Amino acid sequence: MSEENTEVQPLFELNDAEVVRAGRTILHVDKFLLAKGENIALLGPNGAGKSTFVKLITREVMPLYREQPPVKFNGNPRATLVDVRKTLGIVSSTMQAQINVHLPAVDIVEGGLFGTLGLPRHVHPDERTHAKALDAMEMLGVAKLADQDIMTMSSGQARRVLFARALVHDPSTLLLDEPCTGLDPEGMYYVRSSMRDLAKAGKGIVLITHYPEDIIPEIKRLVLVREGKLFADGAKEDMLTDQMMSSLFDVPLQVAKNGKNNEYFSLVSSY
Ligand SMILES: Nc1ncnc2c1ncn2[C@@H]1O[C@H](COP(=O)(O)OP(=O)(O)OP(=O)(O)O)[C@@H](O)[C@H]1O
Repeated sequence: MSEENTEVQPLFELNDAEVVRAGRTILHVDKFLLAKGENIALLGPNGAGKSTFVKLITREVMPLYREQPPVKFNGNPRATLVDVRKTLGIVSSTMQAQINVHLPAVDIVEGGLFGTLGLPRHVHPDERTHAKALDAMEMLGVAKLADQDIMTMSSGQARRVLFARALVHDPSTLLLDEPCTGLDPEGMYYVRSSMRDLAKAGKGIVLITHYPEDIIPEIKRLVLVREGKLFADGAKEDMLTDQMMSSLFDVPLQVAKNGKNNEYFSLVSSY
C-alpha cells in the first residue's frame, strides 16, 4: 500500500522510557523518534540493550510508568500487540531455530498471516492466502522452493522464507533482528540484496546488527547503543568512524569503506 503523506509522521516515539529487570535499569532512553518509512540500523556490543529497545517497539517489553506515556506507536500510547503486528513484519535469526517441524515452506509463509510459524491446525488457507504467500516468496526469489520441506533447506534459503513470512501481510516496516547471523557469504548476499529490494519497494527497515556490512545504502541513520543508553544517533557517515566504533566497542577498530562509491562499510580490528 502506498502512502501519500509527505510530512514526517512518527511511527514510534520514546520519552523517558526506562526498562528495569532484576532491579537493574537495562535501558533508559530520554528521547527517540522513528518516522514512518524511515530506515535505521542499531549497532552496539552484546548486552547493550538493542533487543530491549526493539521489544519496546513490539510491546514485548513495558517501560516503567510515567505520567506522560513513555512509548507511542503510530501516535497511540495504548497500541496493542495486534496493532503492532499489522504494521510490522518481524524476522530474527532465533526464529529459525524455533522451526522444528517438517512443513512445506509455503505453510511457514502463510503462518505469517496468523502470527505463527506454521499454519494453525484448524486453518485451511484459501486460494487468496496461498497466492499472497507465493507473491511474497516470489519477491524473495524463493517461490520455486514453496513445496520444499523447510527442514531440508540451507540456512540462507530458510532465512529468505522467513523474510517472505514477514511480508505476507503487507507490513509497512520490517524489523530485522540480526538477519545475517549464522549465514555463509552466499546467504548474507541474498539477505542483504533482499533488504535492498524491500527498501526500494518502500518498506521501512529497522535493523539490529553486529555487522556494518548489513547496513545497506538505503539505511542512512545509525543508532549506537551502549550500556543501556543511546550512545549516539545520527547520519551513518558520522557514526561509522574509527573513533566512534572504537569507543562504542571499547577496542581499537578501523572502519573500511568498500564498493564503487564507498557505499558499504566494514570493521577491521587493529591490533
Ligand atoms: N529478563 C531479563 N532479566 C534480567 N536481565 C535481562 C533480561 N533481559 C535482558 N536482560 C539484560 O539486559 C541487557 C540488555 O539485553 P539485550 O538483549 O537488550 O542486549 P542486546 O544489545 O540485544 O545484546 P546482544 O547483542 O547480545 O543480542 C543485558 O545485560 C541482558 O543480560
